[in-house]
Amino acid sequence: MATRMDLDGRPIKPMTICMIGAGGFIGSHLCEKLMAETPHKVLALDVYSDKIKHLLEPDSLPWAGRIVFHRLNIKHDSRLEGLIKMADLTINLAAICTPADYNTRPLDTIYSNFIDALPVVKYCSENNKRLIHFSTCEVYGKTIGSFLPKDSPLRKDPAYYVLKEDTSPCIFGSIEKQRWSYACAKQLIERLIYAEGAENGLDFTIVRPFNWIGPRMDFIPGIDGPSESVPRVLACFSNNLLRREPLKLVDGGESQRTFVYIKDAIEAVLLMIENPDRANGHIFNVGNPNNEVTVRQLAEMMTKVYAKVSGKPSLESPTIDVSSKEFYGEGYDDSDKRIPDMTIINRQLGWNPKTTLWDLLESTLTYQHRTYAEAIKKSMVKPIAS
Ligand SMILES: NC(=O)c1ccc[n+]([C@@H]2O[C@H](COP(=O)([O-])OP(=O)(O)OC[C@H]3O[C@@H](n4cnc5c(N)ncnc54)[C@H](O)[C@@H]3O)[C@@H](O)[C@H]2O)c1
Ligand SMILES: O=c1ccn([C@@H]2O[C@H](COP(=O)(O)OP(=O)(O)O[C@H]3OC[C@@H](O)[C@H](O)[C@H]3O)[C@@H](O)[C@H]2O)c(=O)[nH]1
Repeated sequence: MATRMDLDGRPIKPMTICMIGAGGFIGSHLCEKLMAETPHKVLALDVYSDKIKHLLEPDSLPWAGRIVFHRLNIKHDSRLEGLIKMADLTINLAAICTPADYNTRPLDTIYSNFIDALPVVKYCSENNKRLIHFSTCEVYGKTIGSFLPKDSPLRKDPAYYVLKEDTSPCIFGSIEKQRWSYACAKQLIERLIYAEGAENGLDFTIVRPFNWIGPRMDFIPGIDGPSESVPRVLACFSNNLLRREPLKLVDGGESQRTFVYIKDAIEAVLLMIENPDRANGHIFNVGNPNNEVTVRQLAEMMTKVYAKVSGKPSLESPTIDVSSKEFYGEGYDDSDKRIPDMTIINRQLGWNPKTTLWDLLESTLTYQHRTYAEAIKKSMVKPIAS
């Protein structure tokens, strides 16, 4: 492998990375990228390894020995500090991060996103190790514009909705709206990391992903996850399409999101890993401001794309409205609109997303169809009554 150069033309030294939550959606793509394109070593920590099994076995893989899986729960495992000490850099991805959990399991959500991350920050700070911590775009909460009268012309002014790392406020709902338990826990861990940087010199980077989507995201209920659980929207809609059910639009599907392809976003993370001088001390939005849709538009686009990749016509009524109370239960609330400002990541790392929403849905739904269509068909065949 040719020596890799950083953005300032200096050779990059191979490093050891302690990746916590490496078995999840983002972790699996990051491990894949690091194995295929870099000489870095990965200590992969998670409770699950299904999504990175293809990188761990067989022993004959070209990167054998550069990735080692450690099955552990960071809530209670004394090996954590030793693994952080062995590495040059720690990346923390571990979290409960599906909205269906925020209002129904708020304690687990807060513990996972704040309390469980505390030892990671402490060990990095005490041992002078660099930390890349995964936060979320949810820390912005609602836009300022959402509080203006519906007919106010200011709602169209980007100053009232574009989300900037260094100036936008964090606007959450009331405490009984437990949806915000996740965002609030993530905000507090960001503040703690920032304070460790300011008071104790911790070298940190905070990442705020804006709806990264792609293959291996979450699970398909009843196939590779519990049938009663609710994953994030990509997997919910994929599940509906695979089962030929209408896609459920929560509260009319009016909320807006910007979606970025996981492979574009992973490029940004690799730039952070390999350019510490440019990434340390920064908080980065990572998203695609050009891929904005309402959830209703997302449903319509996914329906069209899925008809194309599966070769089956879509349903006559492809969507159905459902109230948030019915779908998520009491205490749900929502972010109205999420457009990331890209100034800081552009300036520091020269990163820009590339993939359009149509293209990323086409490759993702092709993957979903290939991976799940047969299993769904089998699961839907009713056993013959005796
Ligand atoms: N995917 C997105 O668009 C998105 C958006 C915003 C923020 N994020 C953040 O990025 C990070 C990764 O998200 P993801 O989409 O890959 O989610 P994911 O659920 O697929 O991955 C998280 C991984 O962490 C592991 N984990 C959780 N608790 C653990 C523990 N106590 N010990 C060991 N492992 C544990 C899980 O098993 C899982 O494999 C999270 O911090 C999430 O909040 C993701
Ligand atoms: O079947 C569904 C699922 C979801 N939705 C809606 O689709 C939108 C997106 O829902 P997602 O489940 O993808 O989650 P959100 O975008 O609200 O939050 C996510 O944002 C960033 C991360 O921190 C987390 O991964 C998650 O909190 C919401 O408005 C939700 O109400 C539907 O209308 N129907």
